[in-house]
Amino acid sequence: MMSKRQLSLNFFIYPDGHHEAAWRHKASTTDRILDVTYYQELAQRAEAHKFDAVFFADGPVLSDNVRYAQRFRLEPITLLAAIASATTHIGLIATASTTYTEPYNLARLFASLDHLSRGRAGWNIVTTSSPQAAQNFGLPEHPPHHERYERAREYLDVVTALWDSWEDDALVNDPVSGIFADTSKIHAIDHIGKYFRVRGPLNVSRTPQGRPVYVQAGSSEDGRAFAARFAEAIFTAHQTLASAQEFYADIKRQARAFDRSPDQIKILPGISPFIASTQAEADRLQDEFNALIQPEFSLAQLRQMTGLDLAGFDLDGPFPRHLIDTDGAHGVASRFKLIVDIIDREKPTIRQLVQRLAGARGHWVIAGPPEKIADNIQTWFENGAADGFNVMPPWLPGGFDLFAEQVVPILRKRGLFRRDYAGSSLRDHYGLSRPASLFSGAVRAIA
Ligand SMILES: Cc1cc2nc3c(=O)[nH]c(=O)nc-3n(C[C@H](O)[C@H](O)[C@H](O)COP(=O)(O)O)c2cc1C
Repeated sequence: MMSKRQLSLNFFIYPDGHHEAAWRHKASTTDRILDVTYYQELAQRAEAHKFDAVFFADGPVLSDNVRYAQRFRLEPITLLAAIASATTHIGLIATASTTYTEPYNLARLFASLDHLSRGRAGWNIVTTSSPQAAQNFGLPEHPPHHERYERAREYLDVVTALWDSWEDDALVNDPVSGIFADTSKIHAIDHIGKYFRVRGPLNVSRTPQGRPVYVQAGSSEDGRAFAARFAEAIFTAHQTLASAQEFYADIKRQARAFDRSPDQIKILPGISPFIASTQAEADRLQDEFNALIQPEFSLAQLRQMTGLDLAGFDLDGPFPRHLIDTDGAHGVASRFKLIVDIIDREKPTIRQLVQRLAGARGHWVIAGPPEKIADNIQTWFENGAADGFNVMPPWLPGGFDLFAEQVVPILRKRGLFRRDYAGSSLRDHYGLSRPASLFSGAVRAIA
């Protein structure tokens, strides 16, 4: 009998939680955010509750308002290697930018993580939205949005060929014959393109998953087309069921146009839950965190996401919608559009908008008892809006424990989430097939 369609749940770890003021809260763990055992323990909790993966964002810049908020970024692949040694099943997804890295090195890093974790690596592919990043990589300016995606497409062609450059049976490792590898099954990739020239092959054999799972975060028109062509899981931000349903249907339709099975793409919106035994208690908990918001930080975040500088404006006055330039550089990024939609839909004051964004930078923030959270998750899952969620606890570790101990059992009881792992790789957890090598049966090998 076909097993019932099951949710995928990732634990998206921000050092002390996703609420921008979490570091100021009495439950905060900011004193542990450079301690490897802290992250190993968080991942072990996620594994104990049978989550699909832990997920780490990344950005090659220091937020220019670190004065008011914890915005450390440990390099996620390094961190996941340490987590791999302390876990056996939980998937390990790291964000890395196609704009500010080189394909050969990135292919090595993720191949190593997939080998060392016995097949649990996933790569969240981003093109980087922070313009400041260019200053750290010798570029005169941040490449335009469409150019970032053009580079990203070529980038994916290169790393896919590198991860496939050793056929699965290239490794012989026969001390008797003295043959370590069958070089007729190891292939140069000889890539020469607009952005990259890479000969290859990779200097490590094909990994347990063949390639890391391709996750992607970017929901603009370019981002959607990119996701439909390459992504196996998509992290996305939606405030409403209708917006998530439109995105979900569009991606699955575009995937068919690339002759891909829509079931081989998991769409995972972010959800940031404030959980308590009653609605009043949950609202009070959210207010407690929002009371710690510092406008200087929030307005700097808003400026980064919309290009608007609102210093000097009355926080309790209406948001100056007329100042937003929807055609400018920000106009193409999906997060910008999401914020404009909130403003047009809810007509918030400036203070109300920054409170809306404080929870999780524009992701879905929901407060209520466990049953309400589970009901909403089930509604999105069963009504064409999500295949699962990136769970973004407002604070850690308590925010995760509440979700795992109070919401997951309800989802499990409803038959919506696994009781145990059926396999040990990230592809097993997501129900994704292992890709054959592009070179299987190829004629040319390394000269
Ligand atoms: C849900 C989501 C999460 C993202 N996370 C990151 C991240 O961790 N690091 C980063 O540099 N960019 C991140 N981005 C930005 C995009 O990857 C990318 O940089 C792009 O400019 C924005 O994509 P879009 O315009 O196609 O939506 C994220 C975007 C989305 C939609």
